[in-house]
Amino acid sequence: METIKYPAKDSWDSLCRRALADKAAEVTATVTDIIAEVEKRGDQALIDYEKRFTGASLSALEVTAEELDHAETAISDELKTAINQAAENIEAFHKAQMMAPVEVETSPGVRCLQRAVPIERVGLYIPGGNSPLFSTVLMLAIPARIAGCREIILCTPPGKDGSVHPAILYAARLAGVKHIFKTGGAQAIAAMSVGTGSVPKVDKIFGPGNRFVMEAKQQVSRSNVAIDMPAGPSEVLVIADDTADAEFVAADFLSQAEHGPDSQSLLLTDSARLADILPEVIDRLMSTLPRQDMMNRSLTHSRVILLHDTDEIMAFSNMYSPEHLIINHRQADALAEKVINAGSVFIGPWSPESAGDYASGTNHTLPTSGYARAYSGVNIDSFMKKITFQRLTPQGIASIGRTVEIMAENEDLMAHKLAMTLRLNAIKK
Ligand SMILES: NC(=O)c1ccc[n+]([C@@H]2O[C@H](COP(=O)([O-])OP(=O)(O)OC[C@H]3O[C@@H](n4cnc5c(N)ncnc54)[C@H](O)[C@@H]3O)[C@@H](O)[C@H]2O)c1
Ligand SMILES: N[C@H](CO)Cc1c[nH]c[nH+]1
Ligand SMILES: [Zn+2]
Repeated sequence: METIKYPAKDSWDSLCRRALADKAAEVTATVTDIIAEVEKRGDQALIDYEKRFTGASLSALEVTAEELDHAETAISDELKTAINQAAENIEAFHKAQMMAPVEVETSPGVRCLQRAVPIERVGLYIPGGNSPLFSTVLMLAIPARIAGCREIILCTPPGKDGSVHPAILYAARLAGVKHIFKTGGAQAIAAMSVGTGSVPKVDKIFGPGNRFVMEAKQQVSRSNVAIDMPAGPSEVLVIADDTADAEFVAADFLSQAEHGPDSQSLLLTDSARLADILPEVIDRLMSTLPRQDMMNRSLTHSRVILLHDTDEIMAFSNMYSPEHLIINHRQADALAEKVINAGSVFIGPWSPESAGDYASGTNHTLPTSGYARAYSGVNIDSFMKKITFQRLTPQGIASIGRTVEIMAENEDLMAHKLAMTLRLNAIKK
C-alpha cells in the first residue's frame, strides 16, 4: 500500500485510476469469445465453461425444486433470522421508493401523465467466485418483486460439486425468484442476453461481478438487452481525520480488500498521524483474518493520501467518484452535503460499509470504476420504465394547435402540421 503526502493537483487524475484499467484489452477479447460461443452453442457452451471455470460437471443448468427444499434445512436458524431481518429493511427502504404517477394539465385541455411500469423480464447475476454473495440476491430480487417484474430469473456460478450455496437458494426463494440457473461469469450474462435452451432471454440484466462479468454486461448492452450499470470490483474511499478510530478505518479498508484482488481502498485524510499509523494498524488486523493473500493483492493498489484540508479532500473524492464513501470525520454531516459523485455514502464513525452491504436497507449494487459520476446504484427505478401518456380535448387542440403548426412548418415537416391543421379545422366547424 502506498502513502502519498500532499500530491500535486496534476497527479490526482492518475491517482484516481482503477487497477483494472491496464488489463481491459485482454478481458475484452476473452469476453467477446465467450459471448460468441454461447450464441452459437447455447446450453452446451454454458456446461463446458462451468467445467472449465468452476470444475462443476453439470447435466442440467436449472436448480431443481428438491435443491431449493434442501436449502431450507441446510442453513442455520441464526442465518435465516439474519437474512429475514436484512430482507425486511431492504424491502422497507425500496418500497418507499415507489413513485406515484405524475399528472399535469399543461395547457387547458392538454393532460400529460407519466406512469412507472415494471420491466417484464429481468435477469439477476449473483457473484459466486470468491464468496457466495447471497446478500446480493436480496439487493436485486426484492426491488424486482416490489416493482412488479413478471419474470425474475437468477444466474450464479455453481461450486465444484455442481451445487449452488444454500443461502443463495434460501434468499432467492424468500425474495420470490422462481428460476435459478447454475452458470456464472461472462457466459451467464451472454445466456441471459440471447436466451439458450434452458436460460430465458431477459429485457434487462442486473448485478455486480468481476471484470469478466462487468465487461460482458457492457458488451451485450450494445445489442439487444439493457443493463443496470457497470458494477465491477468493489471499492471504498474513506475520509477520516484525527478523531477517527484507526482500527475502524483499517477494518473498513480490509472489508473491501477481502472482496477480491481487484478491489481498491483509499484513505483521504488531513491527519498526518492517521496517515502514518494506518498501514501498521491494517497489518495488525489483517494478521487476525483469513483471505490474507487476497487482501495483500488488493492492498497493492490501495492508497493513503494526505491532503491539506477538507476542500481538497472533497474535490479529490468527487473526482474519484467512489462506489462507497465512508465519512469518518468530525465534520461528517457538512462533508456529506458536498458529495457530488458516489454510489452510497456512510456518515459518521458508526456507519461502516458492512451495514449497507448487508442490512441497513440501502442497495449494495453500485457503480464502480468512476461510473458513479453518471449512474445511480440499483433502486426501484432500475426495474421500471416511465411511460408517458397524453390526452387532448378539442379545447387542448385550440390551446396548442397553432404552436404545433408553426413549429412543424419551421422544421419543414408539413405532414406534422397537417395532422394538427385537420383537427383545428374540425373543431371550428
Ligand atoms: N459493485 C458492486 O455493487 C459489487 C457488489 C458485490 C460484489 N462486487 C464485486 O463482484 C466481484 C465478484 O467476483 P468473483 O470473481 O468472486 O465472482 P463472479 O461470480 O463475478 O465471477 C466468477 C466467474 O468469473 C469467471 N471467470 C473467472 N476467471 C475467468 C477467466 N480467466 N476468464 C473468463 N472468465 C473467468 C468464471 O465464470 C467464474 O465462475 C468482486 O470483484 C466484488 O468486488 C461488486
Ligand atoms: N461490498 C459489496 C459491493 O457493494 C457488497 C457485498 C456483498 N457482501 C458483502 N459485501
Ligand atoms: Zn462488501
